[in-house]
Amino acid sequence: MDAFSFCNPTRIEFGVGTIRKLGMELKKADIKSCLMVAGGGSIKKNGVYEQVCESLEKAEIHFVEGWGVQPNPTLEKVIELCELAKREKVEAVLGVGGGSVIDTAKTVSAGVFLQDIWNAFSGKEKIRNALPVYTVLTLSATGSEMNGNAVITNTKTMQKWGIYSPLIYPRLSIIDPSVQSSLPFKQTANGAMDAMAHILEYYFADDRAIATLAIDDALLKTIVEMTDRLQNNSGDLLARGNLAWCATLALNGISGIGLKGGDWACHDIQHAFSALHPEIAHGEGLGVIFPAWIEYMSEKDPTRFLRWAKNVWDEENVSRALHRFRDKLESWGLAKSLRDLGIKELELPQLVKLIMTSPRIGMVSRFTAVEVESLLMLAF
Ligand SMILES: NC(=O)c1ccc[n+]([C@@H]2O[C@H](COP(=O)([O-])OP(=O)(O)OC[C@H]3O[C@@H](n4cnc5c(N)ncnc54)[C@H](O)[C@@H]3O)[C@@H](O)[C@H]2O)c1
Repeated sequence: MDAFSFCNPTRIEFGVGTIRKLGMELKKADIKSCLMVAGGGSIKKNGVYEQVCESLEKAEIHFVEGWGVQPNPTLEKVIELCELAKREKVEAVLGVGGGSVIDTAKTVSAGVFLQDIWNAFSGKEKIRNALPVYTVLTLSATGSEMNGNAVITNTKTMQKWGIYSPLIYPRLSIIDPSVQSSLPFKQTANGAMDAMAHILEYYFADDRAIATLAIDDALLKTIVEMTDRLQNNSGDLLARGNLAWCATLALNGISGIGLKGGDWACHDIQHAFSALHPEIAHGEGLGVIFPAWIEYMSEKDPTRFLRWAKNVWDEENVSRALHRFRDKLESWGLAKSLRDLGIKELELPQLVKLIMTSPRIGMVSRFTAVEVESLLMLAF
């Protein structure tokens, strides 16, 4: 196992009823005001908004509200919320929602200190300062509640790119799994696929991190099991809680220790799908491209995928495991192909071009434009 450095500074408050702790936690940190970042209003329907307001008011935390973050969040919204945060001189940013809201909150926390936050995405400028970030998670998928990443779409350039900074890890994230019972099953399944993809991006990178891979095997199997249970009963709180914790562990550093930083080709490719078609949910796009990537890569080197076939799917043969994986995603109602996602064949050249604007596609196995095209054809 290679040398590694690991630190995760986010504190998690997990469990039913934990949202009430929010206000006091900000108060303890001597924070008197915050910008609450939110999406389209699902938190008003499931009681999360009331719980957040009640907790902040009780602790006498002044808060301003920044609504309207859409799935696949945009730079325009980040800029608008940075202006609001600066005008109101808030001391912290609170994201209440799923990954889109939390990524926006993190980007705003750094954006208030930069002339042009997109420079941090394009690598022209470093994040040197950020307001403290707090989150109340309403959808388990991205792991954003416990990592230093954020992904934002620049609608002018059509680029959906990410940042990483140790400064934007949330100080505290509250995960109350009961608030996720209001999710349609499709969103739950998209989230499960996203969490599996985070693990798989690391999983095939190196076979010497045996302890990490054993954790990853267990996480992958548990995600499938819990999602199946939730398909039968969306109110299954035990499954909801375990799926939530798996998704957090899938991208908080633990699942990738000793795995060379992972590959991430599928994520970069999927980001281009959602940049071109904002209606494509991140997890669903990954559910199309990841099986295709495994098929493409395993034709060259099947041995690399044997552990996954055996330990996760109980199959000796990679193509049978891949079949089981695809069947499972289909049974959850996810798209099977780029065509199912609504992508047209004539858009493929534009997609390849967009994908290749990333500095690299794949870390462990670098993809050329021709290989990306072949992969997209396989996924079509
Ligand atoms: N920062 C990271 O580490 C990271 C990792 C992976 C993906 N991402 C990014 O995160 C975004 C996706 O986030 P996501 O998958 O969490 O989805 P999301 O935040 O886009 O939310 C999807 C939908 O679910 C709704 N929703 C959320 N919680 C709900 C609830 N409890 N009940 C009913 N509806 C609810 C939202 O309103 C929204 O319409 C993408 O932009 C993706 O690129 C970030």
